[in-house]
Amino acid sequence: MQLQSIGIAGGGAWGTALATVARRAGRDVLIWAQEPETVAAINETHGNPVYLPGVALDPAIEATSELGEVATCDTLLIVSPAQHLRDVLGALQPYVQNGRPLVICSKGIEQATGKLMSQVAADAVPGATIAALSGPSFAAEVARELPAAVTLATGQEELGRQLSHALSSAAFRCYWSSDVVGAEIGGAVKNVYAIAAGIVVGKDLGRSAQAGLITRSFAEMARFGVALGAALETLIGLSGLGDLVLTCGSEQSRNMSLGVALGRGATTNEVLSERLSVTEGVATANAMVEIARGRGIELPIAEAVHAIVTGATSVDAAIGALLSRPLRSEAG
Ligand SMILES: NC(=O)C1=CN([C@@H]2O[C@H](COP(=O)(O)OP(=O)(O)OC[C@H]3O[C@@H](n4cnc5c(N)ncnc54)[C@H](O)[C@@H]3O)[C@@H](O)[C@H]2O)C=CC1
Ligand SMILES: O=C(CO)COP(=O)(O)O
Repeated sequence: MQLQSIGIAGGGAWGTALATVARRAGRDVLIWAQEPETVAAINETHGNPVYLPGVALDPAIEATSELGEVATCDTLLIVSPAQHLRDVLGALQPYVQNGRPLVICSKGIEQATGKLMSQVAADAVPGATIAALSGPSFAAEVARELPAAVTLATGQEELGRQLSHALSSAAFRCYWSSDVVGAEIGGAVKNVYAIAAGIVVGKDLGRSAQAGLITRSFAEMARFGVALGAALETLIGLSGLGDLVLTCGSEQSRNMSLGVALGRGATTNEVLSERLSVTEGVATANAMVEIARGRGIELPIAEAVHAIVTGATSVDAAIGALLSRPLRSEAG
């Protein structure tokens, strides 16, 4: 399959960082951005000062305000916030040509439907060839060409291999996988647990508490993911455990930094109203607990995060409730 040109739908931090990735891998790159000023900045000053400040882009990276133009590329990377993915793909759908891979790079679960991004994509672009790119990768680091390794999942193994080669370069390694659901679930739910880890840091509960929280969060990720059809092998890989470790350990994560602020006494609205960038874990916590309750999956940490971010409970009450749960077998 011809994979020379890469169209990127989304001019935020990650879409822009992925443009640098694709360019370094030798691809021709066109970004669609929603804001005319982002398009102008990429084309005229070769930067994205709003979403990815301080990064000089290769002048060969171009941007457009016409969504249909990116659909002429050999492969499309879809990098909108999760809750806007359906609208972006709906607008793109008339232009998508049969067989062109859609690589979903957004991390989240759709709040209104409880669907994973690949399921939303299948609704919005029926018959599309869908892949997911997920894993521990901060846009600002990737754009600076610091090393990162991610999972590229698609049901068609040969396509996974080709896409991985088309996007990889010295500092960006794509490992292919056939488990799209697993790759997506890890990337979506780690955002919820990063908020929890941030709360632990914001409340100064200590490193032991942080390590315990991350480990029990992984147990929840595995329980939830396997129930939804993910392979455990995927969840212990880059897109699951890998991204959990990254975002639960660095305040560079928007989700973790929200948690830190909550732990220090701020409200969700106070934090989010100050931000242009997306904090996916808030909506995904809601979707996750709805799914879990419907299926009888026990997720005490995700439930606590959801209750805190919606203001249904206080941080102290949620921590107290988690610490007073009955003791149980670790394997259970
Ligand atoms: N920033 C990062 O390091 C990484 C982000 N991601 C994922 O990529 C996705 C996009 O995140 P970022 O690029 O960081 O976004 P961002 O926070 O840098 O920028 C927000 C983006 O949302 C767009 N937007 C706002 N309202 C919109 C609407 N109504 N319809 C369509 N687009 C709208 C803006 O144009 C902008 O591109 C998220 O799902 C995120 O979890 C994944 C890996 C790394
Ligand atoms: O997904 C990410 C890194 O892999 C980015 O995390 P945040 O959205 O929490 O900043």
